[in-house]
Amino acid sequence: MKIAVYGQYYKDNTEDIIHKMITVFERFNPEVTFESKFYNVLNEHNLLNKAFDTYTTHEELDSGYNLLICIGGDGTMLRAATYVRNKGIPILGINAGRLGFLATVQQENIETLLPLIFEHKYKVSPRSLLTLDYDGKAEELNELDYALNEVTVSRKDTTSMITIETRLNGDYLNAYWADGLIISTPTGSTGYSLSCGGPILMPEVNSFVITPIAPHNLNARPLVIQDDTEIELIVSSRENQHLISLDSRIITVETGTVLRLKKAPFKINLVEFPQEKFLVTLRKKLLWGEDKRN
Ligand SMILES: NC(=O)c1ccc[n+]([C@@H]2O[C@H](COP(=O)([O-])OP(=O)(O)OC[C@H]3O[C@@H](n4cnc5c(N)ncnc54)[C@H](O)[C@@H]3O)[C@@H](O)[C@H]2O)c1
Ligand SMILES: Nc1ncnc2c1ncn2[C@@H]1O[C@H](COP(=O)(O)OP(=O)(O)OP(=O)(O)O)[C@@H](O)[C@H]1O
Repeated sequence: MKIAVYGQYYKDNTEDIIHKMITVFERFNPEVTFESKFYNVLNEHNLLNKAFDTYTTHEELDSGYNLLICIGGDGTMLRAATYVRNKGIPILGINAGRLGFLATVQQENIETLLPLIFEHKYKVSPRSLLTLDYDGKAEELNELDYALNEVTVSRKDTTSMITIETRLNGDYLNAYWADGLIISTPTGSTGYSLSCGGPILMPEVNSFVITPIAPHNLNARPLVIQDDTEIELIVSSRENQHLISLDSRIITVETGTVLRLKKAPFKINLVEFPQEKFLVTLRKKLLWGEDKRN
């Protein structure tokens, strides 16, 4: 089995996580490759007992890998997805962060859950993504023009609201008068969209959500649409520019640019164990289970 490991930070709990992971590797003997910067940090702290191969760019990972283990929080998971891209490599997240909604394996469960990978006792949850296109697309987007959570348009250098003219498959929907607009995937529905009053979608439904950020059209509400819809957005503003974010990445575009969004032609596969299914995560991490009446 070929496994890639990805992480961004070294913190107090990294040692314990790496130790537990390596102990499992020693039992099953996979071929393991570490992301080079993370590898160097781990070596600086003497956390690895032998040398491993490393990778630096996404090109060095191919679909021959059976798994990418991501050590971190949700931000690190989103970044890990930029290495996997369309290669179909399942991503398993070990939560070293705070919420870890996408990184479902908790530190204390590494030794029980990680072996299940080698015993093929896991499921893969395919997650849809959004792609963004527009004429004269920024260079940084040509390479990486998709989002696992959401694409957001928002105001820049102004306190005044922006207007977001929105069309679905060419049909006029609305001109949102708001701080911004979120187009969220099912995966992203528990992120920014949720904070703005959007609904939670089950991870594998064929839908996206359009959620306005602080709309001044008081009757504008989050809208669930089919995920084969082509979405067109045009922002107008007092400023000449506005922001677009794709997950954690942000760029600036000229106001009036016609933005075209649609479902990406590939999915990101997240590893799911029976013990850590989405509904369990909802109850645990969004604290639904904390209501004492349950
Ligand atoms: N007001 C908000 O809720 C808000 C604002 C901006 C961005 N975000 C989210 O943060 C993401 C980027 O992450 P970052 O680490 O760069 O920013 P960050 O450091 O501000 O972290 C954002 C928080 O959102 C959580 N989160 C991210 N994706 C999630 C998901 N799919 N389900 C549940 N929770 C999720 C993370 O656990 C973290 O606690 C964006 O894609 C967006 O969804 C949320
Ligand atoms: N490899 C790691 N080892 C130890 N701690 C880590 C590691 N990666 C991340 N963390 C901790 O998690 C924090 C958040 O990580 P990250 O940016 O990946 O997630 P996030 O988007 O903030 O989401 P979350 O709420 O899930 O933490 C970091 O500041 C750090 O404290």
